[in-house]
Amino acid sequence: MEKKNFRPDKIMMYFRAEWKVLALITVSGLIYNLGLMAGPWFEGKMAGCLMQILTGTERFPAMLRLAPAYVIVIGTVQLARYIKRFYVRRFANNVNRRMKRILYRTLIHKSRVELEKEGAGNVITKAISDVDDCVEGMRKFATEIFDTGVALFGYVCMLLYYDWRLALCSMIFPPFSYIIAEKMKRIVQTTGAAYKKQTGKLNAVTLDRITNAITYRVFGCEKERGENYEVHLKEYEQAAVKANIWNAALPPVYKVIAMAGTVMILYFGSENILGMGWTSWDVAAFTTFLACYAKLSDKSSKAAKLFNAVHKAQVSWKRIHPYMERASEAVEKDEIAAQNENYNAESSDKDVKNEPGGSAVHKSGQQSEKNSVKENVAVADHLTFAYPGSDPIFKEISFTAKPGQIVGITGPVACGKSTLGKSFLCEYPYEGHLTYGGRELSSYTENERSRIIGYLGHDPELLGDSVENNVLLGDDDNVWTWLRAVCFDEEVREMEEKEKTVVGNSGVRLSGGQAARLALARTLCHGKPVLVLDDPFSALDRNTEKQVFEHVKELSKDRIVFLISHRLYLFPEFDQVIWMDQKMGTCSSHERLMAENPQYAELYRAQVSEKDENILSSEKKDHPDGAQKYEDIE
Ligand SMILES: Nc1ncnc2c1ncn2[C@@H]1O[C@H](COP(=O)(O)OP(=O)(O)OP(=O)(O)O)[C@@H](O)[C@H]1O
Repeated sequence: MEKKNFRPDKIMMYFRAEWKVLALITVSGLIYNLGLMAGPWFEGKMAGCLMQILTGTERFPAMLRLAPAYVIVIGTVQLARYIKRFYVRRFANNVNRRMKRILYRTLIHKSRVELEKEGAGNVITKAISDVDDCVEGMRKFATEIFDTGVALFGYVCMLLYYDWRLALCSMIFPPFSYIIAEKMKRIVQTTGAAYKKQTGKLNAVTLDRITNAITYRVFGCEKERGENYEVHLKEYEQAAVKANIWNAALPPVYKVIAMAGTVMILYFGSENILGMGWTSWDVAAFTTFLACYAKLSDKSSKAAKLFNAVHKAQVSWKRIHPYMERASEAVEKDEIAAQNENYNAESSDKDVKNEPGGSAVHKSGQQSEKNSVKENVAVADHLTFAYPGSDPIFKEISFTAKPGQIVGITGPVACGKSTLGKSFLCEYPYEGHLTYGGRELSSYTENERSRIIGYLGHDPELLGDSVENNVLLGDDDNVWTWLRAVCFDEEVREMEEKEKTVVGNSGVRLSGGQAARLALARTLCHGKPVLVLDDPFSALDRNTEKQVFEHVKELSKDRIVFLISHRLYLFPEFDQVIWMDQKMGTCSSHERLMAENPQYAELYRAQVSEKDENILSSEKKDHPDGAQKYEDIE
């Protein structure tokens, strides 16, 4: 769980959340980089000491004191380096995990409409590679701020100490390389972004080829799709080559520019040795100056590389930022909702306390009874829906559904049955009202709404995992309860690996009816107060449909079930029926619709024979609460 005040859309939050790790990096980084300066100092001391021992002005024990100190310092420096590297990695891993977790959660709650619009491939690319690039930039920043920043500062001080004028002249070149790197960043950014875009497109095309492989084969479109794939592959390769060339070619350019100062040092340094320059130098001073400058320019080129990494990270962060913003909004809305809940709880407590004696209990009891009734009711009031840029699919539909009720939705082909079901997901805005618990569904956060609405669409959306995992999704439960509920237990028992049988990508190893029942088992297992089931029995035979329906009914005594179907065979058992036609919706009972709506009556009679009707009515008499109780089966 993220901390409450963590805002996923603020990059500084990720640094702040890792402050302990960053503190360790700072301490170990300073020890390492400042320790690096101590190395040459010790080496000079030891060289001097050796000279003095050879000339007889110093004794050998002096060297015995210096040498172990040198070893200890170098050991400490290397240990600090190891600690720094370890914690920089840990920092990067923690941020990576945190970002991916937030992004994953946001993607999970993204509506199918958005996923389809952006292309699932693109979304996957964003989720994986953008977070990786962004964190890599942050990691390089955390590393180089010490390895480059602190080290550069040390070298600059040394150069200024030896000859400040020559130092200033030669040090013009490294900043010049930064400026070039800054100017060139645009091309690195543009080619990098184009590369990612192509990666996303290629992923989407690959996914499309895999998902629709059979359709393309059956309709002879394989060649055409193959050619289309090749076009995308070629574009991807070109974008990759371009991005990699710019990425790899620029650092050596920065290095050459930064090293140009050596020409100046060779000229003015030799003047210094000859006693004709700004300072008087011996060969050792010249060598030290030149070596320091070489290290400085090398570090400068790393700084330029760091710029590129940070810019790349900025591009990636920009791409994932909308998702992080959405995660922040969700946190905010959830917090406000929690505050409101607390406030309501507190005020109802106050109501109880303020009322004298038993009447307080009575009032509170009445209130909670009222609330609980309102809390669990789904109401549509003049609900109108239109897809963006289109005419309304349906207008002014009104109904009220209470827990325990099953509401059938039916009507002619393409009259908007599925659209009415999908309205509960609030993927698009609607007009009028659609409320649950007295509150507009569209005003709930996505997290809250997903706790209220259970939706099973036409596509079973099965995972390429075992039967058990497809149903439980990692929850600790008995999978057989749910398999039995959808009459799928016996078939699974006959499978070679039983509930551990892997169903293949999107359930390819299952028949249509098996896939539909498995998806229904998952929906029932993760039951929500409102279930919207879009044609869940279309792939089942009538007998199985009847049995599964009885179990759904039995398991949904405290839920509202909206059941969309073309088949009216079970409709007499439903509490309400919404008949949709000509953009209008009539909510009534089966009996009234039979009497008042000739179209409905005709459709029903065309599907159900007189014999069936007799069986149904006798079953209804025998089992007014359902033909066969779920407990009986257990
Ligand atoms: N995403 C969409 N964007 C625009 N129009 C859509 C979209 N989805 C569906 N429609 C249109 O909405 C209308 C109703 O479609 P819907 O799927 O809700 O009908 P239905 O009654 O469930 O159909 P069926 O009987 O075939 O199951 C159709 O004319 C369809 O073209």
